[in-house]
Amino acid sequence: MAAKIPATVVTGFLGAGKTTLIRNLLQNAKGKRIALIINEFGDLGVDGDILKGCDSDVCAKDDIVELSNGCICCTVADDFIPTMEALLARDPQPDHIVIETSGLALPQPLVRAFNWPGLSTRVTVDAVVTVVDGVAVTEGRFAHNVAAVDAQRAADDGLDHETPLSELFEDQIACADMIVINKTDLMDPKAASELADRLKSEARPGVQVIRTSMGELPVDVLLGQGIGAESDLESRHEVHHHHHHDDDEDDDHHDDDHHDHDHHDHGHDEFESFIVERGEITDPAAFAAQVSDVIRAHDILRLKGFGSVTGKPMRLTVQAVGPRVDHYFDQPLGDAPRGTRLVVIGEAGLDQDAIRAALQA
Ligand SMILES: Nc1nc2c(ncn2[C@@H]2O[C@H](COP(=O)(O)OP(=O)(O)OP(=O)(O)O)[C@@H](O)[C@H]2O)c(=O)[nH]1
Repeated sequence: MAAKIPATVVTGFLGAGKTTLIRNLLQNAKGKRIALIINEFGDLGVDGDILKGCDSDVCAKDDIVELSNGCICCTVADDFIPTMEALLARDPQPDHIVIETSGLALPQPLVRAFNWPGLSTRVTVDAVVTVVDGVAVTEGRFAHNVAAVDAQRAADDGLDHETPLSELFEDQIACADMIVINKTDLMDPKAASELADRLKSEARPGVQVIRTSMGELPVDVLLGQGIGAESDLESRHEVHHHHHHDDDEDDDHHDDDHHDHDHHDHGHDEFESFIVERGEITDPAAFAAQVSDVIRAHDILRLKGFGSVTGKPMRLTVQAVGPRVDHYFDQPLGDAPRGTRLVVIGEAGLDQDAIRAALQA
């Protein structure tokens, strides 16, 4: 019987650098046939477009599958399993499968899906790689008060008083086989090394913590870890609690169906996303400053999209994580309509009308 095809799960909070890391991987994975499954929160397909735009024959458009019917960990049976089966039915089969989860996904239900009868004999989870935004974490954007959270945890096993952000972050750390602290170019080296120590102590024993910028890691470091995470789920405890009364995360961890229902729509009502359209941009730098002001005023977590700039033939990509806004021309617009489309993601309760007006100004 043929060896199982390895699959790497790339997880990490919104904007941590998953797409950047995967693009780097695809550009350097010469000769390996890599199939990619991407799942994005917010409906714009930005990540898929960015990856398809990378002009390398190893990332042919055919090898990229976008799952857009909601969060991958909540639609495992409906979307993920059939997609995997279709990939496995291809001839030739991929050498390796890379799955980019949405920034709000819990990795555990996805890893658990590899134990389903149709998949377990044919694929294995090579490793769960958790990408961390080193800047955001050191600035405390996920656990506003780490010490207070720790004290609460010591006093009380029910973690319901944590923010959805910190819960997700903990789940993503708890499931990791490798933690990549990204964006070290924006960090003081001492802060980066302290964060590495802290995450090592929070992760399962033996988990590698690697520092990088722009997700630049050698392909051999990322792929071929051979962990088989699906047979080691017990150690990847789930801390995420959501707010329905009938669930009990601490009961039988062996019951796959039960757990997949438990995670249905986990905490997604705590986040929201919407799309803002506007006309052409006249001055990219001024627009970036405007976006940054809007983000600060409304506590937006992530904003990204594409636009056109008056008189310019290239597409402008706008990407913001917290208050940091990147903008760059990435590819010719060609016949695409001119104008701007942005997806805005934040915790529930965003003032959509005010944000829309401020971005359209
Ligand atoms: N300075 C700096 N910027 C980075 C680094 N890695 C990624 N970025 C930027 O951060 C932004 C988000 O990066 P992505 O790779 O799209 O992050 P992601 O985790 O895929 O984001 P979502 O899919 O929205 O969750 C982009 O503007 C990247 O260019 C890094 O190491 N340093």
